[in-house]
This record gives sequence, structure tokens and C-alpha cells, in this order.
Amino acid sequence: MEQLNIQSMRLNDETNLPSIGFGTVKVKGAQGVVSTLTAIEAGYRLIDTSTNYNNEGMVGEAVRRSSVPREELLVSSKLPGASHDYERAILMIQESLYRIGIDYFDKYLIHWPLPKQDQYVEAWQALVDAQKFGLIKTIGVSNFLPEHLERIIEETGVTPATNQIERHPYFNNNELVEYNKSRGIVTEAWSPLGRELNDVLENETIVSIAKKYNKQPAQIIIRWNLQNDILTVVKSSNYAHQKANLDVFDFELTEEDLRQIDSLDKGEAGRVEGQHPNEYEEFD
Ligand SMILES: NC(=O)C1=CN([C@@H]2O[C@H](COP(=O)(O)OP(=O)(O)OC[C@H]3O[C@@H](n4cnc5c(N)ncnc54)[C@H](OP(=O)(O)O)[C@@H]3O)[C@@H](O)[C@H]2O)C=CC1
Ligand SMILES: O=C(O)C(=O)[C@@H](O)[C@H](O)C(=O)CO
Repeated sequence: MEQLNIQSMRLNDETNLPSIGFGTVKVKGAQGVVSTLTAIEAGYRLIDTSTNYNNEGMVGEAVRRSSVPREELLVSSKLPGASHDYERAILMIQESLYRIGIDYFDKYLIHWPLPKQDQYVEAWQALVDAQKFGLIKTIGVSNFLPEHLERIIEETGVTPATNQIERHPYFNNNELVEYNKSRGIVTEAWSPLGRELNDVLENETIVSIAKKYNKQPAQIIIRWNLQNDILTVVKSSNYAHQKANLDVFDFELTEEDLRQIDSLDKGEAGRVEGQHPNEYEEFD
């Protein structure tokens, strides 16, 4: 078992999280259990799932089969839009815990604000209460824009600990990252490697920075997040990639490297299609 010293991040509720988490989109079934177990073997301790991924049972199986004790694994899931209603949200959190076979979440997020549905404030109140009931350690949101954050903070008095948002070099989302920071909210980056939908791992700027440090392009992107105090949630079913994505603590990018990566941003054109938080709808 790898004994890695993954740098941790302090949240506004005083908890600490590893700065790199294991993403599980499309990590499913028996093969998913194997991939999650190899990720744990590689050193990941934070596992990111969602009811919408239809793999919470798989995550539970990996947690049970792992030789790492449950208390050392941090399990994070997300509330689907169909359960934004307060009562449904509480029941969904309980149901997700049963599906995974654990009795608390280390972290739990509202997956999308779905502003047209307009129930995210009561969903947030449910997370606040579920935390008081002991069902969740750290509560946060995902894909929330400043207007959504301001509303939940004003109406409940509770600021999320994290906001998990789209961020990769072609869509760096820097304004939202800065806004999160101004509110004391840690940003988590989803699809940091562009989710196979773009060529960011072959981008010549990224490749040339990678060559300079004898690192892989993926490691440069993860390091760029780290040096911006951003928690990276990265998926890989390949053990070599899983290990490489954690091997990012022995070098440091210069200010010029960071600036060059920031300059790759394409604004809205770089966003993964159909993922604007005010437009995204859940169909699952
Ligand atoms: N809150 C939200 O709305 C969202 C959350 N997420 C979360 O973020 C996680 C990460 O995002 P995801 O969309 O999965 O995509 P990523 O950006 O993490 O990219 C995953 C892809 O990159 C490949 N890859 C991983 N490591 C390397 C490497 N070192 N070198 C080359 N290729 C590599 C993987 O292939 P291989 O498996 O072969 O290594 C896979 O094809 C998700 O799994 C999920 O947990 C994602 C989207 C939205
Ligand atoms: O992966 C997630 O967490 C999402 O919410 C979506 O981005 C999802 O991946 C999607 O794109 C479904 O079309």
C-alpha cells in the first residue's frame, strides 16, 4: 500500500481534506470496484461519487473490501435534483448512506443548483440539518454561481465549505474561483483533464511545461490547481495514471508557468457543452 503524503486543505468548518480526490464518473460495476480499490492502493483517500452516477453501491463495495479502515476513507456524494424538496433530501441522504453501507458521509454536496426548479435553498437547509443529525461531516455545493451562493448564505446563515465546479485549462473559471475564495469556500475542480472531450493533454504549452519538469501533462494541470489552492477531483481507471496523478508534490510551477496555463482559457467556448449551471438539467 502506497504511503503518500498528499497535501491537505483546511476548510472553513475546520475539517481537512486531501487536495486530490478520486472521481468516479463511469466507474461502475465489478470493474469499478477494482478501479476504486487500485485508486485506494495508489493512495487516494477521498472518493467522489453521486446518486446520479448510479455507482454508490460500487463505492460501498470498494470501501468494504479495502484494507484501509473506513475512518481513513473520505466518502463524498451529491444530492440529485429530484430530491431538492426538504423531506426528500433528508430521505435521499439516508438512502445513499444505505446504498453505500456507511453511517455518515465525510462530505456531501448539492449536485446542481437547478435554478429553474428553484428548490436549492430548501435542499441546502436539508444538508445543514443532516449535518446536525450527524449524517454528514462537511457540507458543500457543486456548480453554484455567486447568485446561488449568496442566496443560500443569506437565507440559511450557513456558508458551504466547498463548491465543486468545472475547471480545466480551456475553461479555468477563475472569476468563480476568486469569488469562492472571497467567501472562504474551497474550490474543487471537476473534469480537470477535460474529460476526454478536448485535447488539453496534448496542448503544446502544457506539453512543453511538462517536459521542463520531466512530468506528464496531467500532472502539470493538477499542480496548477494545487498552487491555486484548488482541490482536484480526477478520474482514472488506469493504475499508472492513478499513481501519476498523485505524484505532484515534488516540484513547483513558476509564476510564469501558471500565467501561461491561465492564458489557455477560452472563456465560455471552453466550457464542456451543456454544463452552464443556469441551464443544466438533470434527466436521470
Ligand atoms: N460536480 C459535477 O457536476 C461534476 C463532477 N465530476 C467529478 O469529477 C471527476 C473528474 O472528472 P471527469 O469528467 O471524470 O474527467 P477528468 O478530467 O478527470 O478526465 C478523466 C479522463 O482522463 C484520463 N486520464 C486520467 N489521468 C490521466 C493521465 N495521467 N494521463 C492521461 N490521461 C489521464 C482518464 O482515462 P483513464 O481512465 O484511462 O486514465 C479519463 O479518460 C468525475 O469523475 C466526477 O467525480 C465530473 C463532472 C461534473
Ligand atoms: O458528471 C457529473 O457530475 C455531472 O453532473 C454532469 O456533468 C454529467 O457528467 C453530464 O455531463 C451528464 O450529461
